[in-house]
Amino acid sequence: MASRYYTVSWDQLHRDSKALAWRLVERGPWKGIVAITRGGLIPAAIIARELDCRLIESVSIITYDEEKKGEPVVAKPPIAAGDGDGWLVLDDLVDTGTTAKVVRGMLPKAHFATVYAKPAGKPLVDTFVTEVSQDTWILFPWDTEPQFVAPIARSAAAK
Ligand SMILES: O=P(O)(O)OC[C@H]1O[C@H](OP(=O)(O)OP(=O)(O)O)[C@H](O)[C@@H]1O
Ligand SMILES: O=c1[nH]c(=O)c2nc[nH]c2[nH]1
Ligand SMILES: [Mg+2]
Repeated sequence: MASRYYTVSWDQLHRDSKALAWRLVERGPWKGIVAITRGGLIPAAIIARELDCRLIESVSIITYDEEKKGEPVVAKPPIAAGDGDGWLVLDDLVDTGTTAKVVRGMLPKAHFATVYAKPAGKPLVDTFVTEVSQDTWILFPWDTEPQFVAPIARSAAAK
């Protein structure tokens, strides 16, 4: 279990993905984008729009069941991207780097970018925007919904 949570809203995700696009536009042009499903799909859509890129491939890697990490399973390889030369690979985040390692093995020449990064996975990423600590779990807007929370004074009194 993570010891803290970092909640990302749709608005923040859009802004952070655009910030990543600003960094990536200088590194292009790109032949196409490989989105790591599922988490990379929405950042990839936002960034593809900003980079004016219409060729999108996907690679499907299943590493986590909610917060529980397992062995990575490749459910779909990124066939159209060859060895990755000239391609941009996008994911929502890098945590331990397990997923990134598998994708780098398949696309050794690609540029690998994520919106968020944790320290253990950071060395595997070429470009990212925001770093959070290793014990932080990032809560994405597609995994959450607004709900009632108790006033701080009341939840502090319960401790
Ligand atoms: O650096 P790692 O420790 O490998 O963790 C990062 C990966 O974990 C999550 O994917 P997940 O396996 O939950 O699948 P999903 O994208 O389909 O939700 C996330 O989207 C990254 O792809
Ligand atoms: O939603 C998520 N948040 C995270 O911090 C994380 N790390 C690995 N996989 C993750 N998925
Ligand atoms: Mg993922």
